[in-house]
Amino acid sequence: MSTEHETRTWTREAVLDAMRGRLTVSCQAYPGEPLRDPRTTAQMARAVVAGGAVAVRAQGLEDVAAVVAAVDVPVVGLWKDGDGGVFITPTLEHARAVADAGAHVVALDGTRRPRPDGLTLAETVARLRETTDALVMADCGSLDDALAAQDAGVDLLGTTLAGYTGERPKTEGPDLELVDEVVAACSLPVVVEGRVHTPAHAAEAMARGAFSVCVGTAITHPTTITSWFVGAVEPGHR
Ligand SMILES: CC(=O)N[C@H](C=O)[C@@H](O)[C@H](O)[C@H](O)COP(=O)(O)O
Repeated sequence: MSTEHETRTWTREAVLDAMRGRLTVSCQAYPGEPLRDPRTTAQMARAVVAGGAVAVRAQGLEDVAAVVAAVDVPVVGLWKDGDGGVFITPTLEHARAVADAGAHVVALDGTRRPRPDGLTLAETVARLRETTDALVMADCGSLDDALAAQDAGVDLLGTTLAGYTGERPKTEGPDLELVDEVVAACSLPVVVEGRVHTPAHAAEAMARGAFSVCVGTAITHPTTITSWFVGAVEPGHR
């Protein structure tokens, strides 16, 4: 895809300034899905930026590069490998590749679980910083994850994995109890992400001290949104 804007250099401070107090949107389609195409992801990114998103989160190296080329906002990149255990940018190699694809923020697994390459999160962050200025966002599943990730030297904490690691219940909306705990105990910016399904959820997250709110499914995953409506129209539908 051709670059449709002047490629801008985002300093770390400019990325944080852009995200502070505003909406990030995650544009992801999953393997085998009809919208799974980097060009489609880039178009989706342009659509959400037109609606006011100030940062875009994207998954996969091709999608990250396509989104960086398509929009003039910071891109939070990740590389999902597998779907169980540590799968969000699980190793240093994955993280370096995401940064090389142009991500301004590298989102990675920020849990305390062993990483497939045997590095600690602190080692991963330190070695990543040797080759990139990209910010590092730790996708956490609990308060203990967030505290450990903060000690490991990341720049941003995300509640992304709350409800997906066994440490927290999978709440109907965002895990606001965890948001309260992390905001109270940590000094780093907290991105509230995961099951933010309504504008009211997003407002509540901001009221509780979120640095930014990241919405994925409710804005960019029409298959799931459709299923919500199908469930309402046909209550017995499975
Ligand atoms: C747990 C996991 O794999 N989360 C992923 C992380 O990138 C995505 O599948 C989510 O869509 C994203 O976090 C946004 O959350 P929601 O789609 O709930 O608004």
